[in-house]
Amino acid sequence: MASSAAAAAATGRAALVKAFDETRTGVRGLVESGVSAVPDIFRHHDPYASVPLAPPGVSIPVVDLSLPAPLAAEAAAGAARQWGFFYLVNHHALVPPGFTDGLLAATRAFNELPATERAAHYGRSVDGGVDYFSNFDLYRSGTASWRDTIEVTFGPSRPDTGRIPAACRAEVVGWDAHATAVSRAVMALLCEGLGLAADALEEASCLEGRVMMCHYYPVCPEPERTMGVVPHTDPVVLTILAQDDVGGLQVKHTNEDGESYWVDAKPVPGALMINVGDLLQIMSNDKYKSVEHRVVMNSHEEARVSSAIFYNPGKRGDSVFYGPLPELVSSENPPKYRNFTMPEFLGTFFKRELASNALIEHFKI
Ligand SMILES: O=C(O)CCC(=O)C(=O)O
Ligand SMILES: [Fe+2]
Repeated sequence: MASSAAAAAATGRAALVKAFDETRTGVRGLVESGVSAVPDIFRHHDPYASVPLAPPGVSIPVVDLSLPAPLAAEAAAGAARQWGFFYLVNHHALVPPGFTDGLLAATRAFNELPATERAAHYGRSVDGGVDYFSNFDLYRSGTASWRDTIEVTFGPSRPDTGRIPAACRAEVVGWDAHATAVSRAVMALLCEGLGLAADALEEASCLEGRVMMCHYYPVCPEPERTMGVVPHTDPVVLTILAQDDVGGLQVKHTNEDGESYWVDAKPVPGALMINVGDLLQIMSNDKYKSVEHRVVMNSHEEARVSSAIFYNPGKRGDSVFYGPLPELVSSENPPKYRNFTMPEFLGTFFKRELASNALIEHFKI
């Protein structure tokens, strides 16, 4: 009896998910249609209960790219070890002033176009590496989240940039180039912090696999009932995130006494957020940490916009293996993970829902 009731509920949910996806206008479309409550498929069971918020005064470290390289490397490595996250400031030699504001404004402009114009772009895994959808894991997660996304895969295959919505095309293409310059600089610091050659990650093709996700978190009628992004770690080497001034990103931090709490990644004008992904934790043999983060809904009457660019190795052949870097392992410091190919790594990620944090465990020895 119970199992047939559960099966009926799952079928009912699947039909609701499909009907939502077929509107082709995302969560923003629900808001435009005037929903006054969060629909069932977006309702998370007590989404904010798991871990307390940080006490006042706890904040994510800052790395100043204008410091002499050894000092910047020390700061980046310290943050990557203890937090897995840091703000990057003074990167203006690499990113024109105001560039990310323009990117975020253009992303907002696309998401606020009339529904029929957005719907023309809606789709998942469309040829050409450019998609617009709500929840990349909509059909395999237990609960959907309150966000819409434009996703562009910049590498290892080049996208058909003509498919990027015109409202944000120039900004998205430009950000790929600027963010990659930032990523090259940050990877060099993180390599130096491990005692590796500055170009070790670049040589391992870690700047070549690039996916940009421009997120739009619509205003929510019941912000306490849903999430923008559920707690997760990023299945990548490195993430670079630009966010607008609304806020909502939180990072899970465990202090020296073993207490964990969520720390607000408050928007800092002109700063980028950088975070270590699962693959860098593995390659560094646990020297650097890939930590959980999430996006909570805000109760402001304002949508939030962010743009994340994810870096992964571009070399994806079946005979190219990734795992702890040989320079970092020894008989005293044995590898904590086995080696794997990128198809195995990404295939494992895409079989799971975002909220399951077992990706790293899967490769642990
Ligand atoms: O929008 C944000 O601040 C974070 C998004 C995120 O964590 C992700 O796309 O992996
Ligand atoms: Fe993330």
